[in-house]
Amino acid sequence: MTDAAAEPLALSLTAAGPLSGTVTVPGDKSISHRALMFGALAVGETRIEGLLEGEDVLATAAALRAMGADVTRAGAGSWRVHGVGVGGLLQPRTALDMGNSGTSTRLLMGLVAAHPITATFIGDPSLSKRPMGRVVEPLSRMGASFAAAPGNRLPLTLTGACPAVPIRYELPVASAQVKSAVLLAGLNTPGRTSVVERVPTRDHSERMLRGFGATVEVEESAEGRVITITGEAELRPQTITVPGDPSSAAFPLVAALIVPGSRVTIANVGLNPTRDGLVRVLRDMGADILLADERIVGGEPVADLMVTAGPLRGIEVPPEVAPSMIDEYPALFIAATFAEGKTVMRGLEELRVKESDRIAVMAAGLAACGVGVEELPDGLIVHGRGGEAVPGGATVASHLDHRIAMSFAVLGLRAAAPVVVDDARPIATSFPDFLPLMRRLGARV
Ligand SMILES: O=C(O)C1=C[C@@H](OP(=O)(O)O)[C@@H](O)[C@H](O)C1
Ligand SMILES: C=C(OP(=O)(O)O)C(=O)O
Repeated sequence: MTDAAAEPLALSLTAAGPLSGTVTVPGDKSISHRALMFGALAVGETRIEGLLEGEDVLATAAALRAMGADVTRAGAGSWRVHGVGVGGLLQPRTALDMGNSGTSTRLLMGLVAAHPITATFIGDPSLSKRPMGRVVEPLSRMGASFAAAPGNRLPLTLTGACPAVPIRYELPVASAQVKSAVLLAGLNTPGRTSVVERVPTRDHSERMLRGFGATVEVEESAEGRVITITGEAELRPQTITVPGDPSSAAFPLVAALIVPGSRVTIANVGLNPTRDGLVRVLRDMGADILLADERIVGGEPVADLMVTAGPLRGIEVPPEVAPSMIDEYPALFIAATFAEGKTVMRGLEELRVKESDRIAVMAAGLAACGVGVEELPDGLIVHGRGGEAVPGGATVASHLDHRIAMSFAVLGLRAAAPVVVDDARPIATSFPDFLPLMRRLGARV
């Protein structure tokens, strides 16, 4: 976890020339959380290769251990989980510290909700501001009970129901975390639990639950996708290879596009169609991104991205793509800064409830660096500078948000005067090797 007592770590990146080389980004965060959780519910040994060893995923591992699973590290990215079986989670003796991680919190709440146990969830100041009502609501309908800080925030104590009651739940927000929380509760609930999503969100839970042997049906209906899990499932242990995280790849990708003369290959990037929005949008903006060696890794489409710097043009980004690149918008805002003309990005209200209010924080930081921006209730308009560097010369607050810290670090690569990120420690939540990787491409730290 980001240690509040330790000193903040200021960071500034610069580029003396083009970026070049081949790098591999760390394992996908969403898939890593799920591999640990489903392994913890299977009886027998699940083997995971390429697990993201970032603080968020380590928080999930620690919580699963506290509830009785045997979770061990066999080597770099190589983990073993001996699960307790669906229904077998034990009551944790102390509060579960979720650190900075919304995914850990909401998905584990789903698991606890259908077990006869009580667990308290705590987190850092960023996570403690984030809305949990969106999972409290459906899980209450399933029979779980809650005591939470005002506004359904952490600290939050959840007592599960056993048996829980199956529901059919229409997602009021496009959220894979809420969808997954309900499906995970449904795993140990007699009968069929359904979630209806109007807009498709990342489908890693559905794919991986099937791989573990659960019955998950997906049907398209007039209301949207209906995902149904048949409860009291038995999960079989799996061997999982985690593909590289497209949300992490976004940073070296945008860096390569905006530093003139750069040619960079980012190997092994997950391109699940519910996650590949950034690549599609950047290509619409004229970005030169080639996909090489397209293949399937661990049941997910993967490719190497070959990126060449070049001009970008501002566009209106269709709001429907938002769920397929929700965590990549801060990086897209940086790319839009160097486009010709304005880029309009809307339908992004969810960005306001991430680790920080990513619309407000990015707008303020970009303005401080001399970029023309217009903040909208649900998005941002960036007035691109064409090929021209930004003035920079500002210190930007990262607000305990890894993606804000990495976005402004990348902006510094094309700034006339340094862009300083006040505290880079949050980067360790999702991308512990960000700085060595950027150095390898030629950035100066
Ligand atoms: O399910 C997941 O693994 C995630 C879903 C998204 O959150 P929401 O479900 O809140 O949109 C995303 O922002 C988060 O980083 C990871
Ligand atoms: C929103 C994010 O993660 P989480 O919700 O798990 O904190 C993120 O990684 O950008």
